[in-house]
Amino acid sequence: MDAVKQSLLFVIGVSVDKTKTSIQPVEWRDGRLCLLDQRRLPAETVWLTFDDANTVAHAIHDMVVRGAPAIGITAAYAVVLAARHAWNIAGVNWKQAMTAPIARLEASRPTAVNLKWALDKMSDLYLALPDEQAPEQQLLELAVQIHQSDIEANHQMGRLGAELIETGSQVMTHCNAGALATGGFGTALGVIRQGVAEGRIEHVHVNETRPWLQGARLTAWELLNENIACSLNADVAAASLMASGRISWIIVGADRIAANGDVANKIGTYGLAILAKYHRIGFMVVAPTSTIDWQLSDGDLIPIEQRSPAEVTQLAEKQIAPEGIDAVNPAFDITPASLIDVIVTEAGVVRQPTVETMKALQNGRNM
Ligand SMILES: CSC[C@H]1O[C@H](OP(=O)(O)O)[C@H](O)[C@@H]1O
Repeated sequence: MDAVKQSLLFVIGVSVDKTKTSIQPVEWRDGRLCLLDQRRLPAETVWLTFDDANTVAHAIHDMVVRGAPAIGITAAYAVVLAARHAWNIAGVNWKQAMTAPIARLEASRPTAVNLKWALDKMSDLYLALPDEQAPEQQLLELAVQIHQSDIEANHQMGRLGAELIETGSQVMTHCNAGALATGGFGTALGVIRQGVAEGRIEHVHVNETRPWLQGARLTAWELLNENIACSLNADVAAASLMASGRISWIIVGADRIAANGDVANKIGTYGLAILAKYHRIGFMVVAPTSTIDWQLSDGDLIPIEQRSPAEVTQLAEKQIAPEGIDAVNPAFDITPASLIDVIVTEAGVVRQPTVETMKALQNGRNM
């Protein structure tokens, strides 16, 4: 069945192909948005249901759902909820009621550009729709298409990235760039899933990724659920693991990539890239082209989210540092393109990213 027909079936059925991916953290069920509450994993699997865009904005900020593509997909479905509400309260004047919820969604987290990318696509569509027609179905079709395209991009990146990994490799990953951070299958974990399936990867080293512990709580959960050989390590153990000579690649996701190839990703990524360069270990960034911000010339311009100090001074909501201590909690850092060996996208692989090699990717995609 060709992709177009397949995608139409998804749109009519308002569902996403579950046969091609693993867990999906975002689902549209019976006209409502359902989010797997990632704050409660791995101990509890709890789904929250939403029918209001403003509440979804709070859920994104509170990291019920997180990961650049996943929050973009979530925001796209939230625009559908906003349009339904706007039509119900304002009828033919519904567009006037769309600006505020979309602004709240965009402000929910500042670093991942996929959020703005998805909202801009949804806004372009809603602004073009007729005032006198209920907008929900057409907006839902686009949200489902954004979701399905992300999953397909992840499978393509999995194939392209896995090809670069020699048989029998051990790799390290940071944070969670898995099915839980995307529409499904994952970006960095998509390459790892494909690499394991092809017998190229024999072991995955999972950095715990303080303070929010996406590695310990989410990546470890995803890999164990699929019987992928892995081990968890404290972030501070990464350097000596690299020094052991066992690791061939560091494979991570991204939240925003500047036009010169600089990468914003989870805090700690920059240090891993320096260590990888020192130990002559490959450094791979895996991200869909929706993560590339062609409007930003370099990484210094990427806004870095500062989260609550309590995420550092507490663990599982238990105070671990002295009361009154201040804490800094940048959620991301910037890895210069010079420290990155490859950026894998669904449009192709950029080796030794620079303004020029990134431009070649852009031209090849006519973005
Ligand atoms: C596939 S994007 C995943 C990306 O997002 C994560 O950040 P957060 O958990 O705060 O949303 C992390 O930077 C991952 O690499």
